[in-house]
Amino acid sequence: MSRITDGNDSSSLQGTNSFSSAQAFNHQRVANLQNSQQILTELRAGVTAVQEEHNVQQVLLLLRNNANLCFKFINMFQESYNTVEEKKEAVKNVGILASLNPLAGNSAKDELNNAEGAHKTIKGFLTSTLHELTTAFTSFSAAIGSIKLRGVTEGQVTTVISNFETHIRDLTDEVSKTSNVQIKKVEEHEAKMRSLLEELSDKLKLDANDRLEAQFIKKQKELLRKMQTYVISGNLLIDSTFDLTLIKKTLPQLPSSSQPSSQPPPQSADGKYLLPGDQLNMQMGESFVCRYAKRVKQLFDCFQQTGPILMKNCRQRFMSLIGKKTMEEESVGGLCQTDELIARLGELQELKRVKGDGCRKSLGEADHMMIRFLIFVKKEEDEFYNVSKMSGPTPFRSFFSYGKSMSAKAQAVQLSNRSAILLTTTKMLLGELQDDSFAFSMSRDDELQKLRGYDLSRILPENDNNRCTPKNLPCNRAAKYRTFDGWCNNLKHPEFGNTFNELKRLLPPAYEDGIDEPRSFSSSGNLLPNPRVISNVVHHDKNIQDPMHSHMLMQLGQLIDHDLTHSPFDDSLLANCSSCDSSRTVSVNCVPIPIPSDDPHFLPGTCLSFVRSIPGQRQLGARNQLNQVSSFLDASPIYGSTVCEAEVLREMEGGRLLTARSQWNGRDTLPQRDEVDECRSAPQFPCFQAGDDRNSQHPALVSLQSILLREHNRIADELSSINRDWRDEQIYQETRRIVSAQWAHIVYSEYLPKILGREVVEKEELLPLQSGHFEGYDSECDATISQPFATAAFRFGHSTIGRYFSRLDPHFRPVAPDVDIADNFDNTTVIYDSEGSVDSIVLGLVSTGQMALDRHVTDGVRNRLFSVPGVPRSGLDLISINIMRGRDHGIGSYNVYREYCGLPKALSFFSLKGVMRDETIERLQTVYESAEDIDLYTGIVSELPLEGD
Ligand code: HEM
Ligand SMILES: [Ca+2]
Repeated sequence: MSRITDGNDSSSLQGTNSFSSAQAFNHQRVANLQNSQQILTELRAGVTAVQEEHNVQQVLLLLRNNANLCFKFINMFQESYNTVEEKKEAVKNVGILASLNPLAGNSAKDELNNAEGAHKTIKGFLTSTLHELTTAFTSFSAAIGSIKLRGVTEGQVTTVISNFETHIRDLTDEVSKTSNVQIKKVEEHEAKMRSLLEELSDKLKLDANDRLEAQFIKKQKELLRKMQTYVISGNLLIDSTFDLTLIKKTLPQLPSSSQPSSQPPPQSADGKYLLPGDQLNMQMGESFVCRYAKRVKQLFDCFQQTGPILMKNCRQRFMSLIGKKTMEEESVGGLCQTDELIARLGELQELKRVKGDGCRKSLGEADHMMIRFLIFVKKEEDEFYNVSKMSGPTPFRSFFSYGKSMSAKAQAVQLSNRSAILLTTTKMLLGELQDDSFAFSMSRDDELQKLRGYDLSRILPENDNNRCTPKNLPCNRAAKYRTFDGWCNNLKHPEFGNTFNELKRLLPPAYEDGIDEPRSFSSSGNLLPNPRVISNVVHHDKNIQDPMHSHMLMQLGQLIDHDLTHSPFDDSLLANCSSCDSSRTVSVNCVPIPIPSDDPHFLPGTCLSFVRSIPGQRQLGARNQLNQVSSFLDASPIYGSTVCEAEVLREMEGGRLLTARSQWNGRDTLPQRDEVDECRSAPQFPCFQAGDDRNSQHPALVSLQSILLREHNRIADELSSINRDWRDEQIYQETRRIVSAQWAHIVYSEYLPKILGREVVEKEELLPLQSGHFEGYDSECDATISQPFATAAFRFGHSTIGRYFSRLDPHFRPVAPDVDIADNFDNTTVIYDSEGSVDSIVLGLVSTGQMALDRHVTDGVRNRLFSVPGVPRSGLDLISINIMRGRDHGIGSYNVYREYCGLPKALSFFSLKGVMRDETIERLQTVYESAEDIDLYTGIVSELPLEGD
C-alpha cells in the first residue's frame, strides 16, 4: 500500500491511482471497525467463557479462539501503523505533487486527510479496546496457570507459563504506548506468543482425556486406598473355607481410612472416644491410642509365649480388648462370626484414624498383630465349626467326588480371594465413576481397560514367589532341566505359561454386565437356552463308533488336557449349589442348571449343581479364571506343576517316583494317597496320587497315568545302572527330561496328526524334525493356555468317550467284565483286581474303538457323570457343564470365534450348510433363536470334522 514513487510521469500516474485506491482502502478500514466491534463482543464472551469453563479441553479451545481474536486486534495495530506510514508518504507526495500539479496536489491532500482520519478512528478504537485485551490476557494466563497435567513436570509448565506471561506483559506495554516506532515489536511478541501456545499445548498434550484421566486416576487412588483396608481385612479370610460371598458382603460395609465411617466411634460422657467393649478403662485422647498400641503389643507377646494356660489367659484378654467373647463364653451358635471381627477391626481402624496421629508406627505394628491374632481366632473357629458340621448329616457323596477332583490348590485359593476383592473394588470403582460427571466421555470398555492397566504392585505385592513356585531372576540360560511351574521356560518372558497364571483371553470377555456375570441373554435380548436343553436336543447319546481310532486316542487326549489346563472351583460349594435357588441362598458362585419338564433322565423341576470357576485375575477389571497347572506340555500330570507337588511324588532314591505294587500281579501302579474324601473305594481300595489331582477320576485314566509312571522308573533304573556315580537328583531330572520328551514326541508325532490331520500338522510345522533343530522359536509367542481352548475347543474329546472299557489279556481276550464308566467314577476297585487291572485296561484301550468325534456324547458322562451306583439320578451332565462353563468364563459365542478364526460369520442357520449336517442345523434351530447365540462348545462339536489320518 505505502510506496514511494520515483517522481516520473508514469509514477505520478501510479501515484494518483495509488492515492485513490488508498482512499478506498482507508474507507474500508474504517468500515471494518464495525466488524471489529463484533470481534470485541466475541472476545468479551470468550473471556467470560474461559473464566467459567472447568473442562480443560474446552479451556484450550477457547484459549486458542480468543488468542486468535487478540491476534486480529494486533493486526489492526499493524494496520494502524500502516496508516501512519501512509500519512508520511502522503505528506511527502503532497509536496511533490503540489509542485507538479495543483489539482493532483489537492487530491493528494484529500488522501492525506483521509489517511489521517482513518488512522485517528482506528487508533481511537484500539485505545478503547486496550483494556479489554489486557483483561483477556490476564484471564488467559490464569487459565493456563491452572492447567497442571500428568506427564509434565511442574517446572516445565511454570517456565512455559511465565514466558507466556512475560510476553503478554510486554505486549500490553507496547499496546498501551501505541507508539508508531514500538508498534513493530508487537509483531515479534505475537509470533513468540503463537509459538509458545504451540509449545504449551505440545508439552502438556492438552486433550480432554488427559484431564479426565487425571481425575480418574485420582479417584482410582482414592478407591485403591480403600481397597488396601479391604485387602487387609480380606486377608483374614484367606486360608479358610469361607464363602467368597461373605467377602463381597462384608467389604463395602467396612469403614476406610479415606472416608469417615457413617457411624462415629462411641463416645464417653466427656466426649472422648471409647474402645468398643473397653475393658481397660484407659485414659482417653492421644495417649490412649498410644497406650492401646502398647497394650496390643504386650498381649501379643504374651499370646505368643508357649504354654497353653498362659496362651489361653492372654487370648481371653485379647478378645476382651476387641470386645469379643471367648469361645468358652459363647454358645456354639455364636461362633464363626468373622464378619463381626472384621467389623470390629474396622471400628478400631476408624478410631485410630481419628486419634492416631501421635504414634503411627506403633499403631501400624499393633494393627499387624491384631490381624495375626484375628487370623488365629478365625482358624480356631473354623476348625471347631467343621467338627460340629461333620457330626451332622453327610451331604451327597457324588458331589464331593466331583468337587475334590476339580478343587483349587491352596495357592489358587489365595489368589482367588485377592481376585474377588479386586473384582468387588472394580465394581465399586465403576459404580462411583458412573455417578460422576467426569465419566462423560469414557465408555465402560475404556474404563475397564484403564482399570486393568493400573499397576497394583506397590499396594498389592505379588506373593507367589514362594518355595513351591520360586521365581528366580535372571533366568539361568544354561539350566538343563525345565522348572515345574514353567518359570523361565521362555527366557524373555519368564512368566509365560506358568502354573496359577490367568487363562489367556483371545477376545474381550463376553460377560453379561461386561465384568462378571455369566452370559445369559441372546442377541435379541431373550434368555439364552438352558444348557441341559441344548445337551438333550443336540448332544444326546448315539452309538456311533469311530472306525479309525482306538479308545486310547480318547484316553491320551484326556491326559494331554490334564497336562495343559485345570481351572478349578470352590468345591466346598458343590453340595449346596444343586438347589435351584442356591445362587440367592447359598452363594453367587452357584449357577444351578434347571432340569426341563421333558427331561429323559433327571427329575423335572430340580437343578443340576454348577459352581463357577474361581476368579484369578491379578488386576482390577473384568473377572478372569486361572490355570492351576503349567500350560506347557511338560508331563506335569506325572511330575506335578509346582516344586512342592513334585517332591511328594519322589522316592528320593535312584531318581525313582513312588509307586504302589499290586499284591496280585506284582506290577506297579500310582502310589496310594491317604485322604479318603472323594474316593469311593477307600479305605479298602485307596485312590492314588500323581502330578495331577484328577488322576483317580476313572480307572482308564489311572491306568494311563500308571503306564507313564512305570516308564519313568524303567528309565531311571537303566540310567542308574549305567551311571553308577549319579545321585538321586541327577537321575530323577535326567529321567524326567527323557520322559517329558517322549511324551511330547508322542503328542506331536502321533496324537496331533490324528486330531488335526496330516495336512495341517505339516503346514503348521508341528511334526518333530527328522534331523537338525527347530529354528522357528518365537519368544513373543505366549504359551499360556487360552480361554476358548480350555473351556470349549479341547473339550471336543468328551464326544469320543466310550461308555465301556474292555479288559483284555495279552492275546486280546477278555479277562474280566467291561468297566462301565458310569459306575466307576472315583472308584479304583478294578485297579486292585488280580487280572483286570492297569495292564488289561490298557490292552482294552488300544484294541477297541473310541466313539466318533461328533456332537453326540455318551450318557455315561451326559447323565451319569460322578453318579453314585445304585442311586438313581445322582449324576451330573458333563455337556451342560461345558456349555455353562463357557458362559461362566465369559467366552463369546461360536460365531464370535468363527470371525476370530477368519471364517465367515454365520448370519443365519442356513449359512451353516456345508459346515454342519442339515439335521444338526435343524436341531440347533430348535433350541437357539439365532445362529448368533450358539455356544462355542456346541458349535465346535456340531461341525463336520475335517479329514484326519
Ligand atoms: C472319561 C473321560 C473324561 C471324563 C470323565 C472327563 C470329565 C471332565 C470333567 C468332569 C471336567 C470338568 C468340567 C467342568 O467343571 O468344567 C472336564 C474338563 C475338561 N476336559 Fe474332560 N473328561 C474326559 C475326557 C476328556 C478328553 C478325552 C478330553 C480331550 C481330548 C478332555 C478335555 C477336557 C478339558 C480341556 C477340560 C477343561 C479342564 C480345565 O481347564 O479345567 N476330557 N472333563
Ligand atoms: Ca503342563
